[in-house]
Order: sequence, then C-alpha cells, then structure tokens
Amino acid sequence: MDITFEKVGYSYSAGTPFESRALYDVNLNIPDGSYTALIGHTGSGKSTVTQHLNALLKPTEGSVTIGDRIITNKSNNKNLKGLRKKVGIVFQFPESQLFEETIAKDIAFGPMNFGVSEADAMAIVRRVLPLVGLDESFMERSPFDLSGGQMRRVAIAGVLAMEPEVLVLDEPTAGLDPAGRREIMNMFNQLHIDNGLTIVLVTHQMNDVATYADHVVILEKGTVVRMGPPAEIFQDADWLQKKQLGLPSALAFLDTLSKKTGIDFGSERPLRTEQLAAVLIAKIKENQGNKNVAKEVGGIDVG
Ligand SMILES: Nc1ncnc2c1ncn2[C@@H]1O[C@H](COP(=O)(O)OP(=O)(O)OP(=O)(O)O)[C@@H](O)[C@H]1O
Repeated sequence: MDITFEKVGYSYSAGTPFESRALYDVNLNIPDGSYTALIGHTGSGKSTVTQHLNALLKPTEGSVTIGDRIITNKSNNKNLKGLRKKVGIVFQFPESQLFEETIAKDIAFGPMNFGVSEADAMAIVRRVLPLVGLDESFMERSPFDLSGGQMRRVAIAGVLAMEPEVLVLDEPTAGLDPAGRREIMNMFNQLHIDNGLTIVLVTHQMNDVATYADHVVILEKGTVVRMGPPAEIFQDADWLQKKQLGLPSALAFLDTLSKKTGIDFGSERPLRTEQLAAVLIAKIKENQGNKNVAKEVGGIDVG
C-alpha cells in the first residue's frame, strides 16, 4: 500500500487564535514494501507527518493518499477504522499505553475492539508474541511486572495484533540500552523481511537509517527538503553537515580518514561497517607496498 502526500499543509488549532502551522507544501511518498526513514530536527514536523499516515490528523490543505483512500480536510470521519487497522503506529514510549491486567488481554484489546472473538483474539496473541521475542508463558502475567524493554515489546505486539500492512515507528528505541536497541531494531527488520511489512521509522540515528532504510525523507521546518535512497542522501556530506544532520559512523570515519591522510577513496560512500571494511581492504590491496597507505591505516595485513 503506497502512501503519498500532495501539497500537504497542516496547522494545529486551525481557525483559532492559537493556530500554529506545523507543515507546509509537503510532497512525499512512502512506497509499498519500503523501509522508509523520516528524519529531521526536533520540531521539523515528523510526528505531525506520522499522524497523517493513518488519518489521526487530516491535512489542512492538500491530500494524503493511503492505498485507495484519499484524505483531505473534507473527508468525513466515517470508515477510518479500516485505515487505522492497516497502518499501525507505535508512538514514543508505547508502554505508557498498557492498561489491562494481563498481557494477553492487552494484546487482544485491539482485535476484540474490531469484533474478533475472544478465542480468535487469543490465537492472534499466540501468533504475535514470538514476533516480539516473547513466549506464551507471558500471556497471563501482568504487563506491569515486566522490564521496560519487555513492556515495550508487549505494546508493539498490541499494534502487530491488528495485522497492519504499514508499521510506523516513532523513535521506537528511545530510552532503551544499546543491547535492547539492537534487539528491537533487528526485530522490526525481521518483520519487514519476513512479513513484507512497510516500515516508516522516525529517527535521529543515522546509523539506523544507513543499516535498515531503503528510502529517506528529510524534513526541515515543516517541509520536505530531500527525499531518496540512502546512498543518494548520504552522497552530499557537506549539505548534511551544514544542516547538522550528521552522517552514519562508517561514512564519517572514511571522510575523516580521507581528510587527515589525503587518501582518495573515490566515489565510494560506505554506509555500513562491512561496506567500510570492504572499501579499506580494497584500498590496502590496491596500494600494497605503498608506504603511505600502509602507514596511515595502521599497517593492517590483509593477506
Ligand atoms: N499539539 C500541538 N499543538 C500545537 N503545536 C504543535 C502540537 N504538536 C506539535 N506542534 C508544533 O508543530 C511543529 C512540528 O512538531 P512535531 O512534533 O511534528 O515535530 P517533530 O519533528 O516530531 O519533533 P520531535 O523530534 O521533537 O518529536 C512544532 O513547531 C511543534 O511545536
């Protein structure tokens, strides 16, 4: 299911003295099956965009096309339930929304609200728990007896229980330790690969963009300033630096190495560690015997 924004503007409290413009002239697309990263500084409009992805907010101007639905400020609020089911949003700190006495009831809440029988909802609970790395032994436990990371998994399971086609993740690893972050990010990636889920990730982490995303949208002051594949987006390091958006560590390392040593790595723009290693190994091999390179990279013997 593709999602497309055309000339979208959005003002909070439109038509009141408190009107505040959050988006203007936003044109973007989220291709079906993509892993899209939505990046930009605080206040650039990322959360406002995400709330348009399932019509929690309706554009003040322009239109948002979600699959075969076109949402404008004239759209009525009827029949949006189906849309909300197709596009699941994991808000920041989703564990704060847990409320039932057992994990099973919490995860089953959404489907049962959509008319699914209790027995079928429990079957869904059993299906989604392993997707978030938990097993059936958790079903009758209280969500409030879990660790922070486990609570977050339960909250994510609640969104997955709706069997969405698009999963929107608003800084899903905020507040987790590095191991927890890695596990959760790998889990989303697995869902993307195994279940073909379209993912929209709101993040400040350029390494996550480089590792997982295949499409990037950059917002600045309420509008889209760049959009494209990561390789293209990270090509222009000067522009990114000027915008203080930062680079993935692999690329930052190569640029520093190049500046400090004068070594020309050509047009290679490694985004991930293994790509960086490949670029360095190729350069070392190419220059084996060249004192300069061997010295600058620490005399690594690549055999
Ligand atoms: N409920 C609201 N009422 C009025 N203005 C709001 C509201 N929510 C956000 N804004 C404003 O809209 C603009 C965009 O905010 P938004 O939260 O979408 O940005 P963001 O990129 O998600 O920021 P962050 O990275 O901090 O989450 C900001 O100027 C913000 O102050």
